[in-house]
Amino acid sequence: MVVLSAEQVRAWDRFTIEKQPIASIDLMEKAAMACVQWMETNRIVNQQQFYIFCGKGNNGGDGLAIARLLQKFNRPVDVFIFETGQLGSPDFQQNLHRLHTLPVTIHFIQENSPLPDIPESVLVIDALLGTGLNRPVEGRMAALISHINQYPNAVISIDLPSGLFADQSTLPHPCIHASITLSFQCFKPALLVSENALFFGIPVILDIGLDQRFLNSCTPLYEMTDGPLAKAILQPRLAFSHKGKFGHALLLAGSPGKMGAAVLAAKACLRSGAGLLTTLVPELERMLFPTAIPESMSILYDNRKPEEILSDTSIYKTIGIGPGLGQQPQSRDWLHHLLTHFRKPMVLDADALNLLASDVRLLEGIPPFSILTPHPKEFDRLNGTCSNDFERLEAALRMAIQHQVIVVLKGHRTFIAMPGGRAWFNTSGNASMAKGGSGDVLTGMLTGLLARGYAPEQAALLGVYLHGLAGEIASRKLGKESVLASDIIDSIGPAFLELESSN
Ligand SMILES: NC(=O)C1=CN([C@@H]2O[C@H](COP(=O)(O)OP(=O)(O)OC[C@H]3O[C@@H](n4cnc5c(N)ncnc54)[C@H](O)[C@@H]3O)[C@@H](O)[C@H]2O)[C@@H](O)CC1
Ligand SMILES: Nc1ncnc2c1ncn2[C@@H]1O[C@H](COP(=O)(O)OP(=O)(O)O)[C@@H](O)[C@H]1O
Ligand SMILES: [K+]
Repeated sequence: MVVLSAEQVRAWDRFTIEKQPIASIDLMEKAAMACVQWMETNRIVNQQQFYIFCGKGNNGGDGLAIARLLQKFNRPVDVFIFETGQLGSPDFQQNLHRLHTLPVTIHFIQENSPLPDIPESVLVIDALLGTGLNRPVEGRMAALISHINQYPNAVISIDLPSGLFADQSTLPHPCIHASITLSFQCFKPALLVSENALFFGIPVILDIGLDQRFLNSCTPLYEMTDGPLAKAILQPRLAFSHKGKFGHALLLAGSPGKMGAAVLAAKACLRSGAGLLTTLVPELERMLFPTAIPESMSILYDNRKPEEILSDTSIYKTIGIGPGLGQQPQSRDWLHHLLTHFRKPMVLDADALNLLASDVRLLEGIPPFSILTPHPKEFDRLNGTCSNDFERLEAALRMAIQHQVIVVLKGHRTFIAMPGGRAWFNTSGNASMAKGGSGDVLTGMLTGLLARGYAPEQAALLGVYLHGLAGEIASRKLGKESVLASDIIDSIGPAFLELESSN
């Protein structure tokens, strides 16, 4: 699925109207029908009374069409039109006309009229402003939005919560707090970033039949991963293969007191298909590590210089560096040593990124097509502080292009920025994964997939998607509160199986 800007969505509407062709008013009808159908399917039309707040643009036109279509459910519908003193858009006016003969109460919110109380039984439909928003909401409209927000009633926003900019930060301006947002045809970036979660609630994308040919000539702002994309990347494990065919990974992770991170990453690496794994283990931890994961070989390291311990890295297909590593001078020396001597794509996470942040010249030395997996704080340390999520997405893409690396900016909708300038939001995963250790598992998986022979961009897309899917599978069994990082590892196999058998 594509993620488009407000301008691109408007162009898609125009393209459909011209090329299908379809009259603009009929497209609005399709949009309203899709909303009402969704409400019917989800039993929202039962036992409710509706207050529909409408602006005078096409978003308000959607609201008026929805008011008419809701008539078949015999529920009381009140429409509140936010009066601007101007004529509404032609489709707004036509829908207002169509409503006049029906038993819908229409109120006009004038400059000085009191704002309506919203009784408990009311479901609010917000059709004040959509993609036509061209300035922050203020004045009377801001007062109406805060008025609606102060009630605990459920709010369904049409297309976008009113006041939300589709493709730039809305903070600190007023915006409707929707419970559900029914948006049309595709995601807009604003529905994918954490800073807007309170505004859009649960986002639902409804197909309103916009003409698919538009996408042949449109470069989407961003894209979204899904099962078919991940499945298309999967490679079979051939019958006559042997461990040497699936790559030897090296892992530099863990430090005294934080060896759990290394164990998690190591297990996840092998569960993702790597043929062989060697882990660099601090001498102090020589007893624990092999017991925790006998499948990994170990190289013990002490205070000697890294080159005295590991002079030849050429046998390794890739290296994963960072989980639980700590930022002591010894870790810095190892990172420096590996960055200097190993020139194939690697995975850098956690303390490897923190060490890079303290010496950004090291960034220049990262092998091209390496995968960096920062969470937002790690990213800001590396890049400099971003004042909002949109700035961070753009900065991640700039970093990917400038340094020719893949930046996996982790979160609920992990953002995968590619060196060529394309970027994906991931769609799998859930809040069960918001627990220490989940990121270590991702590092291990990405390292395993690179070792296994996947090209770096494919490894990033497949790894992030599978990691989320494994989290979902674990939470189906255990519930979202109780999933541990180890449970995500246990579900990597089932995630592969589920992906392989999906349509
Ligand atoms: N044919 C189409 O183009 C379709 C449009 N659709 C709906 O149309 C919407 C877009 O409609 P419009 O382009 O008319 O735009 P909107 O209805 O979102 O808003 C337009 C009006 O709001 C004013 N406005 C902008 N920012 C404001 C602010 N901060 N405070 C107060 N007023 C402000 C504008 O000056 C304009 O008069 C979509 O979000 C969607 O809901 C759907 O019906 C699908 C088909
Ligand atoms: N609410 C969520 N929804 C989906 N995925 C999540 C959520 N919270 C965390 N994750 C995933 O879990 C991982 C957490 O990584 P990170 O923040 O580095 O934590 P850790 O401390 O476990 O290393 C990331 O891959 C992230 O995408
Ligand atoms: K709206």
